[in-house]
Amino acid sequence: MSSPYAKELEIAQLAVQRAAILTKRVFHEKAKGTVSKDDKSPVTIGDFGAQALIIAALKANFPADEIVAEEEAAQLRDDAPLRQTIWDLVSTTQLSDAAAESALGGAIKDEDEMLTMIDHGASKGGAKGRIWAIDPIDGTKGFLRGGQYAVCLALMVDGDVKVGVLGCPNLPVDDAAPLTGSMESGQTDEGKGCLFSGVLGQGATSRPLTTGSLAPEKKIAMKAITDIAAATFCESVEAGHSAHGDQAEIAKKLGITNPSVRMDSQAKYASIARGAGDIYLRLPVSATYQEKIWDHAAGDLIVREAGGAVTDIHGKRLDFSIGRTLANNKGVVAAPVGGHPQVLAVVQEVLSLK
Ligand SMILES: Nc1ncnc2c1ncn2[C@@H]1O[C@H](COP(=O)(O)O)[C@@H](O)[C@H]1OP(=O)(O)O
Ligand SMILES: [Mg+2]
Ligand SMILES: [Mg+2]
Ligand SMILES: [Mg+2]
Repeated sequence: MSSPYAKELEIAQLAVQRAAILTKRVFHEKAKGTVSKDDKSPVTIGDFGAQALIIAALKANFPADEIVAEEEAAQLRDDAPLRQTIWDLVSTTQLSDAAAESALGGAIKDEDEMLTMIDHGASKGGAKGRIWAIDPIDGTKGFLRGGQYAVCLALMVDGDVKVGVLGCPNLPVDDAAPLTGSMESGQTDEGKGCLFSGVLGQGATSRPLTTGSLAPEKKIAMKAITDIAAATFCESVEAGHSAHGDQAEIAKKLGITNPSVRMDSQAKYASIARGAGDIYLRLPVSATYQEKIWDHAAGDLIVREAGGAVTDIHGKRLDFSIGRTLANNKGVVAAPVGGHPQVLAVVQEVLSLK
């Protein structure tokens, strides 16, 4: 008998792999087609195209499942040139392996169906049933500058994350490669591109990102912390996304002297899960911002399955069961299980929560 969620994992990995072909094409071949969303954050033709391709694969294989995805098609409905550019990409992006491509259920028919697919991601989320969370490009700013970004997909069942997949086209294939935040454009793709997965109770893996069928996988595990002062911690590039000042103070109190590694996207979760870094701190900068479930679901599971603990600043597990945002949580503290209590204590001390 196959393991629980074997089919979901297989489809999710192939869908992320196919979407990453599209995002890489956008990066290398095209003007990125950047437009601004209502909240002023950037979105590119890559974000829309990748979301359409992932949702098409999910709809073909799991038609009854709900989907929470970051983007919506409204902007494309009244912008024919933008829509056409995205359709050109979506209609010509396939996995090079015919069996893998056919497992994803075949091509999207036309532009209209593409818009419909994008809008299938409008579920409100919640605590009941099977719900996928998609961030087609997480770290759009990193993507645009040739830094880190991630194609993110997770399956929640009754509010609990069961399967998580992160495609990180700009992370090194080598799990042991030293962590650097800056992998700027102009460098080649050689040795880069990693697909991370986790299934609840089954551990976490990494494998090279390919353009066809899945490459062989390796188990990944966080580094056990023996001396927290020797740890490396990761944080956002954007000072507006997490509190760099508080994070620096926490690191200092923990005796950490290594400079923080700044990178965009859930590549931070993947990097600590594979033991390339140790701690991910995301302390709130604003009293009102609610983290989105698609920015955390896959990374949270992959880190926990690799031997980590992930909580908010109050020490609560991230709660994916209440809608499209993590409305019951503030910030993120991710560290190896053995070191997490010590890190959390200092987080709370610095934020005066105790
Ligand atoms: N004020 C904010 N605080 C925390 N995260 C934010 C904030 N605004 C946007 N984000 C989201 O943080 C994620 C990137 O995190 P990081 O900086 O760690 O790479 C993005 O998904 C981004 O959303 P968006 O996709 O809308 O830009
Ligand atoms: Mg965005
Ligand atoms: Mg995101
Ligand atoms: Mg995004």
